[in-house]
Amino acid sequence: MKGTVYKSTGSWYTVKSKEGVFYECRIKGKFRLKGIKSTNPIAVGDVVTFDEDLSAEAQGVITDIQDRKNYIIRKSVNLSKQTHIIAANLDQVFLIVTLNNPTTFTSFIDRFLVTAEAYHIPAILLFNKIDTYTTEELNEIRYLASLYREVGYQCLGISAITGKNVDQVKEMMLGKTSMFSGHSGVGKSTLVNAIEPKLDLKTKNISSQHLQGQHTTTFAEMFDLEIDAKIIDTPGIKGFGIVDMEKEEIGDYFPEFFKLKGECKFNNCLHIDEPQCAVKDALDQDKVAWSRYKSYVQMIKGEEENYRTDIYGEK
Ligand SMILES: Nc1nc2c(ncn2[C@@H]2O[C@H](COP(=O)(O)OP(=O)(O)OP(=O)(O)O)[C@@H](O)[C@H]2O)c(=O)[nH]1
Ligand SMILES: [Zn+2]
Repeated sequence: MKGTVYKSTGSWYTVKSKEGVFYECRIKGKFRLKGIKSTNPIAVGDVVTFDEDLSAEAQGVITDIQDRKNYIIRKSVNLSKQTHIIAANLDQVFLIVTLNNPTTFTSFIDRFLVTAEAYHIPAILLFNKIDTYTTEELNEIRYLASLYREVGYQCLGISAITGKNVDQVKEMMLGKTSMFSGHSGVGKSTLVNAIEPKLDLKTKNISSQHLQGQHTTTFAEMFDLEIDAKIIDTPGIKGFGIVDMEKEEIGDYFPEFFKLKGECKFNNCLHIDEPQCAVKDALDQDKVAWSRYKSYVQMIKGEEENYRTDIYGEK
């Protein structure tokens, strides 16, 4: 049978069959993944083949895993250098942004978007709490939205509290598996509640504890919503994981830079000190946003650690 993994708790996997029946499954044999040393061979979102265990009720054995279209990972904090696959096969990720309370800096947004690009996961920006902003702040949101739209990202102003534009978010979620990310306090739980009041995600309780430096024993979980949509909740992780990137590839994850790259004199141009650089020319002509370029330079010049750390790590 074929099914999708909704939850994994170490050795057991909850798999929903095509017919909509949940099975508790174990793994048979070893699953080796090309290039990643992972602590978990199968993750939430994986599409698997399993055999029903006829001697037990609603149990099975996973025998095969379908190629993933993408996955997000987390590096273990210890020295083993192992990675943990948080979730697989995401259709999109929503980054919830607030101007203040809490402040979301463009450097954070850009880092997040770069990670999404590297993971090949479409990202959408939701500017939340628009019920609280002054005219001036709303103008700033408009400016940011136009900036990111220009780059190619969908942007939407919402209020999880008043329900403004929440229907549009629901519409974007139809038929897809989504994840919500953003700093603590931007309104992730409130938004998910506005979308599906009956769903009581764990995100909130867990994130209020201090998980720093601790090995979290919480696991990602997938939920079917009443509308035809799925969400993946990652309690205690909240993040989007990390990607190892080489300096040379960071620019490729800024879509507006990538488009210009062919016009740079050097085909390995880092858009920093090189002559006849199309990105710097565009910057001079205000065709590329300074905030984006600044984030890029920070990522390039930053310590290795800076662009390799979990973007959700508080330190
Ligand atoms: N005015 C206003 N307040 C909001 C809105 N969305 C969320 N809030 C408030 O912001 C606070 C934080 O919201 P949460 O939904 O708990 O934020 P979160 O992102 O889930 O936070 P963590 O669980 O810490 O990750 C709560 O007091 C919400 O009531 C909004 O659209 N407008
Ligand atoms: Zn260049």
